[in-house]
Order: sequence, then C-alpha cells, then structure tokens
Amino acid sequence: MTVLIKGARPYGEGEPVDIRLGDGEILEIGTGLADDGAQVIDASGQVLLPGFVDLHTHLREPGREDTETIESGSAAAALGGYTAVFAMANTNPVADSVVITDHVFRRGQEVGLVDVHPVGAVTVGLEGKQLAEMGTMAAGTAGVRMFSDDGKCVHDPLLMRRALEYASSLGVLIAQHAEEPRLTEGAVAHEGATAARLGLAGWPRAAEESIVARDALLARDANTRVHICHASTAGTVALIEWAKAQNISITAEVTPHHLLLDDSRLETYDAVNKVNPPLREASDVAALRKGLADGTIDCVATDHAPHAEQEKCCEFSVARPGMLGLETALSIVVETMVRPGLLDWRGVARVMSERPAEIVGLDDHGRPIDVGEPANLVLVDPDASWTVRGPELASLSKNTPYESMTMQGRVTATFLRGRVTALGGQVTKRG
Ligand SMILES: NC(=O)N[C@@H](CC(=O)O)C(=O)O
Ligand SMILES: [Zn+2]
Repeated sequence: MTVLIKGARPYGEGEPVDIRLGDGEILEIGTGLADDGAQVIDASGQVLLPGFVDLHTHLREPGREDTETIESGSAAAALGGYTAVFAMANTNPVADSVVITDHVFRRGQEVGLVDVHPVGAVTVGLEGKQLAEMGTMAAGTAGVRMFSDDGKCVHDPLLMRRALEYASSLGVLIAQHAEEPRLTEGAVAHEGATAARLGLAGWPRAAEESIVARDALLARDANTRVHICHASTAGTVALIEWAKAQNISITAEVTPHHLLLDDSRLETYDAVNKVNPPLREASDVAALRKGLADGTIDCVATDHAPHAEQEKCCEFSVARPGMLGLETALSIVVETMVRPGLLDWRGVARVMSERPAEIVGLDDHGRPIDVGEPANLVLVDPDASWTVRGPELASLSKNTPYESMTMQGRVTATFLRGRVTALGGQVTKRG
C-alpha cells in the first residue's frame, strides 16, 4: 500500500507538491502525481515536516499502567506528530537493567505507532549510589543510547564524572535532571514573589544552574557530551551559551510548558501547574524562547508526565509534579515561537526533529524531505484552531494545564515508515 500526500508544502516553503510514500520511504515528489490506488491524503494548506522526536517522555510502563501505558502513550505521541520517543527510566521497576529496557523496546514495536526508545537509568534504582550496567543495556536489543536518572539528579559529582566517562567509552549520552537536592528539599514552586505570597516552599534557580555549571565542567574534563533536561531558567541559558562558546559538548532541551507558562499560574493553587523544574518567571520564559530561537537551547522535549487524578487533585504541596505534553507540544511551539516570528517552519523542523535525532544519533529520523529518505513525517495545519479537552486526549491521564485553551496550529497526520499512524485526530492501528 502506498500513500499519496497531495498538495503539501515541505517546511512551509515554495509551491505545494505531492509526495508518494511506499516501502517505508519517500518514493516520489512532484506535481499532479497519479493516485495509482494509493491512500490519498488531502494536504492542501498544510506544512510537511520530518516526524518529531521527543527526548523526554514518561510512559509509566512498567508499574503505573493506570496512568499511562506504552500503548496509550504511543497513541498520544502519534497524535502529537511524533515518530520517535525516548521513554524515561523512572518506572517501577526502574529501567536499570537490560530486561526492562528490552521489554519496553519490544512492547513499543508491538504497538507500532511510534519508535519507543527506552532510556536506561544511570544508577541502580535511581538511587544515585552505584552505576547501572549501561554497557549491557546499550548492547541489548533496544540498543539503549541515552541514560538518565530523570526525576532525580545524579548529584554526587564523582559518580556523575564516572558516569560521563563510562558513557563516553560506550558512545552513549547522559541526560541530567539538573537539581541540587539540598537546595530543593521540600520545595514545590519557583522561589520568588509568587511562591512567597502563596506560602509555597521555593525551588531556587541556583538549584538548577549550579548543576548545569558543574556538569558542563565535568563534561569538559571528561572530554565527553552531556545533555541537560528541561532547562527552565535564564541563567541556565546563559551558562549553556558560555559552555558552548568554550567548545564544551553540551546540549539542552526546553519543554513546551516552560516556553508558555510562568508562575503566575499558581495563584489558583491548582496542582495541575505543579511540575519539576517549576514554572518560572516571565523573564525566564523570554530567555528560553530566545535561547531556543538562536540555537543555544537545542530542542524541544515534552517531559510528558502523566499522573492519576488523585495525585493531582490534592493539596499543592503534596501533589505529584508533572504535566501532559505529547498531544499539545506542536501547538505550543506554534503559539510561542512561530507566531511571534522567533522560528519559521525550518526552525520547527530543527528543534522538534532534526536536533533531537542528532543528539541521540538516530539516523532514520529528522532526515531531509527527499526521495529515498525514510518516510517519518508529520503534516501540520497552521490555521486549524482547536480547543484542548482533557477527556478527548489519548493519554490515560488528564493532567493537562491547557484544559479549555484554544490553540492555533495542529498536527493532522503522522507517518511512520510510510504508514499512517494518526490522521484527523485518530490513531490508525496496524491493519
Ligand atoms: N517533570 C516532572 O515534574 N515529573 C516527572 C519527572 C521529571 O521529569 O523530572 C515525572 O516522572 O513525573
Ligand atoms: Zn526531570
């Protein structure tokens, strides 16, 4: 079965073209291509981009299948335009062994809606004491290429140094959740005027920035790479800019929520806005947008973090941190970056697909839209407006901070190796 996309504009540039997909590849690009029995997708007015790659997704399987499964999370990813996601290791049991990482990988393949790449834990049980067997996980079926204790920081500097050296010898990446735990004990919100007024314990910027600075120096000395998860402060942007100027191999991601929301959202005490790192101030939001636009921040990653209703409806200080992200990411990037003129569609392809694929060394995603390239693609309607409704999301959890918000720009179709995985807001299971 071939697919014929009619009248799309690759990267939103030039005249509309038709694109034929088959055998997992882009077979033909031209105008007036014949249907030839293909599944025809009318893409007039739409932008064609390489499929998105998410370096930071929590799929909750194994252990919390009441909040998300590899199947439901894959559906959310496909609907959000993703063709590859990296599933974080803070599951139960923790993904600190090849048994778990290979299981997650195989389950992702069975579901078949998105390439699920397990992230391995850096330390056994995420306990920050002993390095996990990264080599075994890297050598397994899943070929784990990224390791992180995300949810927790690898805060022992000697252990972090050894992890970077070990990762370097394996050719894999360490992604750090930068949070100095002594500075965030009991903290639930960004340390600032809002938290002070609301009586919420503060999470200072320095808790993030001190680890970013330290890890940049450790990466320099180990002559290896480090990736910073969910950058949230203006100071982090400045530190990464400094480190890159020193030729330190550092990369960073920013979440859609840190590009859109600030701590003024906390006034209602609604725990849907509780997240790690916390929503910061408007000046941080502006610096993150600028950093993403100029390439200091490499990419957007969702930090999709599903939680059960009872974990989110309780008092702010006891609620679990984290918010949904996969199904709304593109719309928020359009709102925060495209509409203000900070990124064009080429730029969206860079931060949502090409850079994340490069950072983890995926060679079949984030590729140019050319004949012979893998057909991992997404169609976006820049003019479609839609209203976010939690119950309509594919995720098993409903903790979206964007409930009832109307957004402009929406994913209309996703293609994984030439197969339609999502179309018109519905996932298409393998037939
Ligand atoms: N971001 C969050 O607030 N929560 C994440 C963990 C994490 O990404 O740090 C989670 O697993 O729920
Ligand atoms: Zn994290």
